Amino acid sequence: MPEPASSSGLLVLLGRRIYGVAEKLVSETQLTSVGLLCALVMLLTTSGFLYSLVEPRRLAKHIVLEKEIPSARERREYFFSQPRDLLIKGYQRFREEMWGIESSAGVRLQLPIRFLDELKSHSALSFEKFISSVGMLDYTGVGALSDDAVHKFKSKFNPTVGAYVTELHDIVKVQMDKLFHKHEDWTEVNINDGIMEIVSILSARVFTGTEASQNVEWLELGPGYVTNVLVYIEALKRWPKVLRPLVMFFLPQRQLILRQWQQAKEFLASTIAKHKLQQQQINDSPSLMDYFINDDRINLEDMVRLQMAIVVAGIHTTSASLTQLLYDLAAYPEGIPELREEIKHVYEENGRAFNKKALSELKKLDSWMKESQRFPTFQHLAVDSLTLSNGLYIPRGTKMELPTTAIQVDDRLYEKPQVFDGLRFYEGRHKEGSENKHLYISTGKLDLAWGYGRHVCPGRFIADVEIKLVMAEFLLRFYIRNPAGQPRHPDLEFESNLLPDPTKTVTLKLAKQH
Ligand code: HEM
Repeated sequence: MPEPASSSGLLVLLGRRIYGVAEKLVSETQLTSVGLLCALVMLLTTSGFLYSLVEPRRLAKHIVLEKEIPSARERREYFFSQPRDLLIKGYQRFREEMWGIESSAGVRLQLPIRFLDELKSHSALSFEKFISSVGMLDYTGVGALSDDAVHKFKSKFNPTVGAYVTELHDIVKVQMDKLFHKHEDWTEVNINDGIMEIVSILSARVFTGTEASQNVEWLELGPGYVTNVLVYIEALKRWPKVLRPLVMFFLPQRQLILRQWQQAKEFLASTIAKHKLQQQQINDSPSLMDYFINDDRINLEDMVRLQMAIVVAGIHTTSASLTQLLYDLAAYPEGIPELREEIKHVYEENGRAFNKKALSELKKLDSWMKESQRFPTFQHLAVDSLTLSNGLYIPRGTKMELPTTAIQVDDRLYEKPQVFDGLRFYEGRHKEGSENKHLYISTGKLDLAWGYGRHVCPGRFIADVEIKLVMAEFLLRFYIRNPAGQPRHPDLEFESNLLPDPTKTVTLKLAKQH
């Protein structure tokens, strides 16, 4: 069956491993004193914590598996370790109704797809606040991009994406030589770090500038910061909100995060100063950051926040999608010759180079990318109360989601949804009137991987370029397949996150030189 790529994925990236580390960290601190526990019990009963557990529960007409698994704790554990199975069970049973999943953060409301249109741009719902709440912005500095930043991203940066193709292709070629050895015979390789490194360099180039993309410390800082933040969040989450401002001082991750934040500030301060000086002479395409450096409303702290938001929103998502696609190709290698043929043809026809138009001609690759990328999206927080068209009142603070993972395998919407079919969307485009439909970057009710409505992912155009360049170069150089006898690598599942397992390997062999 097709394996979904990672979730929109914004924060919980290292799954169980991090959860385990966090558990250890908390248990090693001195916080479990009787005094604190008593305070905790009192505060739980007087704070809004109980409300958040009870209120969404009342709204959900059904709680999935409530009858089958009587213990709420066990239901939460089920969701923690087998979210996809639970989402599919709930969706198949309650498809048209509002239903709930019990999670460590209370009940998460699952929306039927029919509410999508009325909610897609609703002013009472916020994607930014959802991410800020998941990322514990006040403690970690990690949140979403502000509306203003997203506006600049769409209006200034996105129209220039085509101008990066040649430069990014050169980076991919150099990095591919460095990171993936030219094995003459089939050799088992872990591709995760290599893919993450290439994506980090490409992202640093387009979002921060050429110098950043060549600075090893900077390249490690963003992903390192996010990893520490994840552990810090898991540790903080074990305490009720009102105690967290006190508890944080005892958590070892905090010092690390403060130090990394300071390093990021210093690096950006010097980079911004250089960019300002050279602004008249910059020959290559500006980075996203260049559109912000002359804005007086944005200070250095905002710049660090912006860069960290980009790391969270852009690097892990893109590298997870690439890894998932390579895992799919390794599991279904019979599709590779056709893809390689297409890539070679387009490359040769275009004078042995790629540009934006050439990338758009990689139609079979585009279809494989789309088939490989299925994951949950549309997660929003009600920042104000609202009433749905069916009269249901949603109070402020409710987390609402669309069970996309389950929708993507609904056989009323997709033919044989359980079968991985790399050319599914390529074939679909041959139907009359569908020539330009279901592209990798398309958005719509059947194209939910990038979200839907006002907050649909603005990074999809650059992600499309990066993924196509890396895949084209990879497939021109290598044959790939799974180690003998291994099926498609299963994902790591963790609440609503589905991630490629970074411990898995594939086997590679050098293809004939192109
Ligand atoms: C394959 C890679 C990527 C995937 C799968 C992905 C997926 C998503 C999804 C599902 C959303 C939520 C949309 C909604 O709820 O309606 C989103 C939002 C967003 N993404 Fe991406 N994304 C990817 C790459 C990127 C990149 C490279 C960037 C660049 C920084 C980026 C920046 C953003 C931003 C800024 C938002 C929030 C938009 C807003 O608040 O209006 N994404 N992305």
